[in-house]
Order: sequence, then C-alpha cells, then structure tokens
Amino acid sequence: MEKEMDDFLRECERSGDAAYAAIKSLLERLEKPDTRSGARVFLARLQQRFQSKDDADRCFDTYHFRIHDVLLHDFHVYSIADLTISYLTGYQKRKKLTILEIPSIFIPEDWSFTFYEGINRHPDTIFKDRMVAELGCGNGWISIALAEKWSPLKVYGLDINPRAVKVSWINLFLNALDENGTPVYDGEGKTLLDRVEFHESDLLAYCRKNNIQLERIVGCIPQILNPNPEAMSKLITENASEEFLYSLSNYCALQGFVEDQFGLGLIARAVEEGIEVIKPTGFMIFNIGGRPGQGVCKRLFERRGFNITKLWQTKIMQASDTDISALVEIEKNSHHRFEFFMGLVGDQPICARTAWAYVKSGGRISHALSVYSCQIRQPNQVKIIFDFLRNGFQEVSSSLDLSFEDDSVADEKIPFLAYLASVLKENSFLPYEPPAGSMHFRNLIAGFMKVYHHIPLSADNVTVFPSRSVAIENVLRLFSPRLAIVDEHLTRNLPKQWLTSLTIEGTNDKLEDIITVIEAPHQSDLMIELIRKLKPQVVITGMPHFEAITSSAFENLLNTTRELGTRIFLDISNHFELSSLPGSDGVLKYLAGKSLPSHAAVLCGLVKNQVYSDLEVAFVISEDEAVYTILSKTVELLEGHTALFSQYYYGCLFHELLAFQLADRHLPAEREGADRNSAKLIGFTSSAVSALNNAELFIVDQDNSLIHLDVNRSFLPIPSTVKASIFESFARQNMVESETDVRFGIQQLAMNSYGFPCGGSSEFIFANSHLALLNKLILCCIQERAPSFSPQAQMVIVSLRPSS
Ligand SMILES: C[S@@+](CC[C@H](N)C(=O)[O-])C[C@H]1O[C@@H](n2cnc3c(N)ncnc32)[C@H](O)[C@@H]1O
Ligand code: MET
Repeated sequence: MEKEMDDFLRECERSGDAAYAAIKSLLERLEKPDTRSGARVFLARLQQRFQSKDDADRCFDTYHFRIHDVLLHDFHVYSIADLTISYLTGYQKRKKLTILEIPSIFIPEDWSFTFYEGINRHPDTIFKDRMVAELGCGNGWISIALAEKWSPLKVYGLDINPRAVKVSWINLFLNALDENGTPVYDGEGKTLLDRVEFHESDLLAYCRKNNIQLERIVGCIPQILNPNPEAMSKLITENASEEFLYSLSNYCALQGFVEDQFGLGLIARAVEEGIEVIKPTGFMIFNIGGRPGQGVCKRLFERRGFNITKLWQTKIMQASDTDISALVEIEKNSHHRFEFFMGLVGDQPICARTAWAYVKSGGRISHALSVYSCQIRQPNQVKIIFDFLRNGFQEVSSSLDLSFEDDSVADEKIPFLAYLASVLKENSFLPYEPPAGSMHFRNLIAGFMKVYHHIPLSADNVTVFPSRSVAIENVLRLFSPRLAIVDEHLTRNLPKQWLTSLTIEGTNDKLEDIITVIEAPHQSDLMIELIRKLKPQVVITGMPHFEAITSSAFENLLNTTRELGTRIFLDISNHFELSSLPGSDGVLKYLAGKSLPSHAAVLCGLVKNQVYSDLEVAFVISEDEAVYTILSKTVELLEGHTALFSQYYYGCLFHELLAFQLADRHLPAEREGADRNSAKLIGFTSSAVSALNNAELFIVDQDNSLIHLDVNRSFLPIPSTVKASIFESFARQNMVESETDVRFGIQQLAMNSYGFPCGGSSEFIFANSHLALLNKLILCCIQERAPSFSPQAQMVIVSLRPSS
C-alpha cells in the first residue's frame, strides 16, 4: 500500500486537476462493493500520513487535497486543532466527521459554521424521517452531518460544481465506513449511504426533474454578483479551471429577478423553485448575508408569501477571497446602500463603497449573517400562484406582493389570487356568463343565505349588479315612479334631474319617464312618516344600525308600504357581514321565518372587503318571479355585465365561508308565506316592457358551445399580455391612483393615434363594458334632449376588452 500511496501522491503533486483525477478514480473504487473497503482503508492511511494540522495543510499545498477530522457538537463545529477546547468544555454528544477538501471546492468557513449553527437551533425532530435537500452542498459536510445527527429519510446534497459532487460522495464513503472499511450502522440499521445522495444540479433542478417532493430545503449559496459578469457564462464542467469552479461558491450571475439588484437573485430563484417542490407543511432554511439590509432580505421571502423566523444571527468578517466590487457598482447606479461594519465590533454601518476603499487601504470589514427559517403561509394556494407565474408569466412575479401585516388580509387575498391564477391558466377565453350574474356566484350567494342565515333561496332569486348605485338606478328606470323616496345615503350617483325635479302634484301620468326622487333620512320612523305623507310608489332605504338588529323596524316598513301599495327595496349593505360568525341582522332574521312579499326586495352592495377597496358588486334578492325575471333582463339591457373578476373575488369569499361551515344540522323551520299585498303596486313602465320584449336577450347555453358575437364576445384566446395585466392588477399592492385610472391613457391614445382632440370641446364617456357605454351614450342624448347630433359632432365608440 505504501507504493500505491507514493504513486497516488506523485500524481496529486502534479496539479490540482491531476489530484482531482486521482481522487475520482478512488471514488470509482469506493463505489464498487468489492473494492470499497480497500479504498476506504487507503484513505485512512493517507489521512494518518498527514495527521497533524500542519501536515494536513502541507498536504493541501503540495498535493492539492487534505483529509482531516471535524468535530460536531450540538451547536459548535471545531476543527481538529480545537480539540483541546472541546475536551475542556466537555461536550457529550460529540461526533467527528472525516472530510476531504480540494482547492476547487469551497473550504468550510464562517458562513458554513454559522449556517450549521442556525440549523441546530431548530428543534431536534425537524429532519427526522424527512425528505431534505441541501442547495450548494460544497464538499457535502453539512448534508452528512445532518444525516448523522437527525436520521432523515433522505438528504439530497446538490451542487452546480461537478467536482463538489464527486468529493461529497467520497466524504460520504469516508463517514459511512470506518477506518477499516467496515460499514457503520446506526440505531435503525442503516448507514449514511442509505440516507444521503449527492447530485450535480443547478439549484433544485435534480428534484424538479425527478419529481421529488421535499419537506426541508436548506441552503448556503452565493449572494454577490461576479465582478466579472462574462465569467459566469462559461460552461460549468469538471474540466473548467479550478479558479472558476471555486468562484461558483462566492458569486452568482444575474437571474432575472428584481432581487438581482441586491445580489440576491440566486436566493430568489432558489425560493421560487423551492415553492414548486416543497410539501405544504415544509420549510426552508437559508443562510443570508445581511449586507443588503435586513429589510431587503426579509422582503424577498415575505413578498413570496413566507413567514420568517430568524434562527440565528451573528456578525462575521467579510471573506477575504470575495470581491465586493459588484456591490459598489450597484450603489453607483442606485440609491441603495449596503451595510458593512469597520472591524468586527463596529456598529455604525458603512456602505459598500466606503467598505471597499477601507479594505484597499488595509482595513478589515464585517457584515451581519443570519439564518432564516421560512414557511409558506397558505402553501397550497401560493403553490398554485407560482405554478401559474412559472408557466409564461415570469415577468409578473416581480410585482407580486404577498406580504401582509394583517393575517386576515392575507386570508382573503391569497386564496383569490390562487383562484384567479387557476382561472387564467385553465381558460383560453373567459366563459360567457348570464348578465344577471354568473350562476356559480349566484349559487354561492344563495348558499350563504341558506347556510348562515337559514333563508331558502335559489340562484334565480338573486340578480347581480356592478354596484349598488347601478342597481338603484336600474330599479328606478324599470318602474319609472312618479315619486320615489330614496335614503339620503343612496342618492349620490343618481341622475341630477331626478333629484331636482318636483312634479309631485298635477303630474301628467303619460310622462312616465320623469322620475322624481325625494331624499329621506334612513331612520325608519321618519321614513315611515314621509311614506305615509307622500305616498311614493317606490322606496329605497337602508336602516340605522340600532334598528337593524331586530326585525321590527323592517316589519313596520313592510306593513306601511304594503298598505299603500309602495314597492320597497331595503338596503342591507352596511350590516351584511361576510364572516364566519355574522352578527344578527333583523332583515335576514325575518326572511328565515317568512318569505319576502312581492312588493319588497332586498338590496346588498358588497364593498366591505379588506383587499380591494374599490371593488364592488351588488345583488338584489326578490322572491317575486316577475320581478327577478325582469330585473335580470334590465341589468342586461341597461348596464351590461358585472365584471367577472369582481364576481370571482366575492365568490372566493363566499366559497371560503361555505367550505368551512358544517352543513346545517337543523332542519329549516317551516317558513310562513308572505303577507298578501293589499293595495295596487306600481307596475313596470311600459317603455321598459316593450324594450325588453323586443330585445334579443341572453340565450342559455348549457354546453357553452355558442360564441356570443352579439355581446362582442371574442372566440380568440385571451392574449397572454392581457392575462398578465389582469393578474398583475390584482397581485400588486400600494398602487397609486394614476396607475389604476385609465382615463388619461385612453385620452392620450385617442389623441396620439387618431388625432382625436382631448381639450374642452370633446367629452369622453367611460364605462365598464360596451353595453354600459352604449347605454350611457343613449342616456346622454335623451338627457340633452338632442334630436340628433349636430353635423359637426363626431362620436367614437371604442370598447376595450375584456373588462376587468
Ligand atoms: C458557500 S458554498 C457552501 C458549501 C457548503 N454548504 C459549505 O458550507 O461548506 C456555496 C456552494 O453553492 C454552490 N452553488 C453555487 N451556485 C449554485 C447553483 N446555481 N446551484 C447549486 N449550487 C450552487 C457552489 O458550487 C458552492 O459549492
Ligand atoms: N464568501 C462569500 C461572500 O462573502 C459567501 C460564500 S457562502 C455563500 O459573499
């Protein structure tokens, strides 16, 4: 064996590459069962030959490798030279690892030891029987130590440096077999070879390709851009230069993530790949240099939906083999300032530029280093979101923000974004839904009423409107009452002339499109007094909070309006709670016991969501077939559809509430029929009836095989840029108003592309859909009483689709 060893050393002495080749042939012997034991004994002899630290270092300088023992304790790692300290401190659970190092692979130092220390801060059980991956395993010591200490089911040590993978395997054999070449079995009768594998892999490529689902991902990978960007485009093979292979430990290339601007692009990619392969209950542990500032580091994880726990934090000297000039370059081109410290004790941060200058003149700098444990909140949903982004919408991910101060906001937004992502991913075009609201959404509303308020409704009883004010305007147009009393809180968006005309007396009944609206306070006794005096044909009102708790105010309103033949629309928006424990509501309580009489309907605007303050949907509930049928036709004719995505949003909220509610175990109490109406009610205006009868309205299309060109529906797939914009508009936070207001952009487009003037002489009318737009234009014409447009007038109607 002596001769064999001399030959081996002679070979290694020639160069680092030659040493690597010799070591690789040793690995081949370790891999074969019949030569394995002999090869392990050979390695033991080699180690004995360079036993002391000095000898091992000399071996490294001369023969381009070193084999030495590292001692692992619960929270500390010592090299063999520190043996005395460990004996003195008397640690019990001592374990040594035998490790081979070569120059083209990272030599464990402060970063590695801090990382191992952080991992040890987790409870003992976190790796036991788990599937684990280590990103950037280097010579493999952390993967091996982890397997040795915690008995995971499997650890995949992954590295992009092919030499690192080979040396890691050798290190695995070095520790799975003892110095005599005998396998070392643990308490479960397994050796390290059963628990650890090493693979060449760019981050998690190996696990993604082989469909390996992980429970833990740990990683200590580069966080500084290579000062020489071209260097990173070189091919990574085991024959690349030692210098280049080593540089892979300290530097990364641009990765196409916003975090590149802080050098954290590789971490960002690792996190996103991790989201793909990690099981929902899994978590990731990363070693993060604090140089970009703690806020930036935390944000990388939080905006991707993670909760972070800082396991360990320390300050270490900036590694002398790492050039920080890429950080200086970043500072040059941005306002960002990195955080270094002068010496190890300084606590006033200095920027990268100052740090660089200080180092050049002989100073030493340090920086923070933290170990983060990160867990995805709502993992199943976040995985769906990232799956969508990964498949063609990568550019959107830079604006994704899943960080929330308030958990309840996260609980609303994340499930919705996941739903939106799945809708956009699975559908090349959006379904054509009934104008009165998507069947699914109306079923959810009816389901919520049934399960939470014990009101037996069906989707037919529910008509969806784009907003509460649209619903009110539609109702008034449908009945065209000579006089309506409307709660003063609900008149804001009504046409001005309805609120200014006063044609109560001496009205010409034939002029049925003249509507007069009187505003009234919403306290029920005052409202009732006004109703009795003015005898309106339609009343639209809400109720103050103190009256809404019990049903009596509602019953009084119902009785008064029934006696007088007045139609009443009761607005419950302010008291309607989308919560799993909705408070008591008198109107809904009443409806649980009694059906709605035909002169009454309930109006509800959904506005109280926590995420999108401007997203509104409204619905009207009626139990009179004539009313709900004509209402759904009216909404189609007058205002067009309610944006699908608004329905999706509130639909998600209803869905979540229904998903967690146990089916009602009590049989619904027998409901009383509605009281009969005594006085004659105002009917639908004849112009509305004739318009609705002559209109070609929605055709029910069960199998979705019709393409509705009548509503300008496109059968072409939605362009992916449109999908991206839709998703982005819901995913972002902190949007400024100018970003959401499309008016200016459209005016500019009309002017630049078509020469259409935007000054005082032209007026732009905007609407949510082409139908709504047409409706607005016609109403404009009617209001202006213009028999026709003047010859000079020009009108351009542009409909941008799809409306969201
Ligand atoms: C600082 S070293 C850490 C090595 C080891 N964990 C230790 O503590 O000794 C970083 C490692 O990440 C590897 N690495 C760099 N980029 C990588 C990538 N894209 N995929 C996988 N590994 C990568 C390097 O080759 C290097 O071995
Ligand atoms: N020496 C490197 C640095 O200072 C870190 C190597 S471990 C990722 O960034």
